[in-house]
Amino acid sequence: MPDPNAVEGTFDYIVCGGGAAGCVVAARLSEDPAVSVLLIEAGPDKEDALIAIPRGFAKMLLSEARARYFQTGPDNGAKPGGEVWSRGRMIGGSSSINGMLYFHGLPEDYDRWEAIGNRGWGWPEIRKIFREMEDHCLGAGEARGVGGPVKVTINPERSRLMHAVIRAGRECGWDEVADLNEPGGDRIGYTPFNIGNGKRSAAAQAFLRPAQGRRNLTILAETLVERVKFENRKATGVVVRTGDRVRTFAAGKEVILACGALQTPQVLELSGIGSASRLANIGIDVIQDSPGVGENMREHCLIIMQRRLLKPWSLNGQFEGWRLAKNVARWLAFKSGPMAFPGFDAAALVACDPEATHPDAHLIFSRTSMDLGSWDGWTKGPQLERLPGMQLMGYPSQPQSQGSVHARSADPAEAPEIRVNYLTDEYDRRVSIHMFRKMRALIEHPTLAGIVAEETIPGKDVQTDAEILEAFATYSGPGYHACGTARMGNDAMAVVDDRLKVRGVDGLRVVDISVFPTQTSQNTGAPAMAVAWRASDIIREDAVAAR
Ligand SMILES: Cc1cc2nc3c(=O)[nH]c(=O)nc-3n(C[C@H](O)[C@H](O)[C@H](O)COP(=O)(O)OP(=O)(O)OC[C@H]3O[C@@H](n4cnc5c(N)ncnc54)[C@H](O)[C@@H]3O)c2cc1C
Repeated sequence: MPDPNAVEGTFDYIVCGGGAAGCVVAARLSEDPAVSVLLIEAGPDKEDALIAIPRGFAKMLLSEARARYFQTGPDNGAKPGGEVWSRGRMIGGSSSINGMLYFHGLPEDYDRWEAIGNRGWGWPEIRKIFREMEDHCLGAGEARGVGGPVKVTINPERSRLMHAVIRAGRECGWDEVADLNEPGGDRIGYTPFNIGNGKRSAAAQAFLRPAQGRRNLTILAETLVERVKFENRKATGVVVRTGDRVRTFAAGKEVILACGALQTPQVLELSGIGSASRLANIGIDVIQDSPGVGENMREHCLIIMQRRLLKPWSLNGQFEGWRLAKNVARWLAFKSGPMAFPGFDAAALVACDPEATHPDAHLIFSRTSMDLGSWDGWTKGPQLERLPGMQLMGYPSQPQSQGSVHARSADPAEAPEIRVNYLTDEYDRRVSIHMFRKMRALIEHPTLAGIVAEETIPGKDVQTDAEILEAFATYSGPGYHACGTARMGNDAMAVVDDRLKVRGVDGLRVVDISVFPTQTSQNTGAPAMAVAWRASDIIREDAVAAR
């Protein structure tokens, strides 16, 4: 019987979690051949057609081989009974199953982080990173780059329906823009995606795959990090499980957590870092009393609206039978057509709250609609309608409602307890109501008469503020952007400092979206990679300073 305490290997850096952040950090740290890096990922290490093909993302949400499902709730929010959330569980993590919408967030998001005391996290620094990270189809711009590892494409499908929706947006006073990520006011345009040549270009494909031949980078897949080991409050390694085998690896320099916002807090708690009373309840010895671990969770609460179309301009029907076969063949031959993009044709960033000074909601438009009969939340395999339909989705960008995620027990395999608390904050309810009315005003604009017909979800009976909020209970879901559960800052509830070091101990950092103090205003995939990029710069700077 092997001794589980025997150290199996020593690496300078051990990166726990091979998702969006983990891939970026492992790839960038291993650029220096003088350091050794071990990347540990709970899921498999594979790259297949379903990951590459953008429309494949809808299928991957249902793939237990690539995703892990988390039951949320109960809680006091808009969905008190909870819902099922999926997360990528493979190399690339959620960035390998996500919808590839590529949004920076707003400059104000990062400036807010800096303003509350996080030095070096303002827009000027983060903008530089986006410019270095990207290879953008529109060429270089104020916040765009060329020649970087992440390929960014503006949706090339110019459809008649989206043309009409964008025209309606213009008539509502929004600017039609070529690049929604360029800073500005209310705006509408075709969606940017991290897709290149019709294929996904996310953290695994852009960062890890090109690095994985390096002799100083070891990837250990299908292995769960159970806890961080400490000696005299310094992280010295990790205890992991591969199948039935418990193993220990030592870190010469640092342990780096990148298990995502749902699982990083769990690993911290099981390692003895968390609220002392909470840890006592689950029988974990306290290394550092850190009451903010697992708190401050922010998630976008996304509502869906569906409309019947009077024209056959929907993509419903393109993903079954001979049409599916034709579309797959087209993608295989030319990397184009409905399989070459994930289906969120156009988007808008608009101010909804009367007091807003910049866009406070993110709207997304799609040429598909779901069959109501199959509706049981996003992750349960909704089918597309047979009749032509379209969807509008929207969420307030800066949710103030806060949820939490905590280990239920000392068992690392047990899923954590997640309380979402959607719309418990008055601000979120107010913006959600204004946003809902704005979505309706857009889609009922006279310019769309003759194209768009009745609302099938949530329906014309939803009119008053109370009815709108009630509709959120049925027709809302996660943006899939939960973050902030090990937030950066310098107050008593902050878990990491602005160098991303876990406060109160040595040799341990968090680099994933757990560290976001507040949400970024749209999807979190691009910000996750940018934050991890900055994290690797910080780690390298600190290593030089320590010499
Ligand atoms: C269904 C879905 C759709 C999304 N759509 C979009 C989109 O269209 N655009 C966008 O920008 N963003 C999108 N996102 C969000 C984006 O993918 C995430 O913000 C981003 O991936 C977060 O990066 P992360 O590194 O924090 O976590 P993840 O990418 O989730 O990575 C965490 C990794 O850690 C591993 N892990 C966890 N615990 C352990 C452990 N104990 N030991 C070892 N490994 C562990 C996991 O298996 C996973 O691989 C979506 C997310 C989901 C889930």
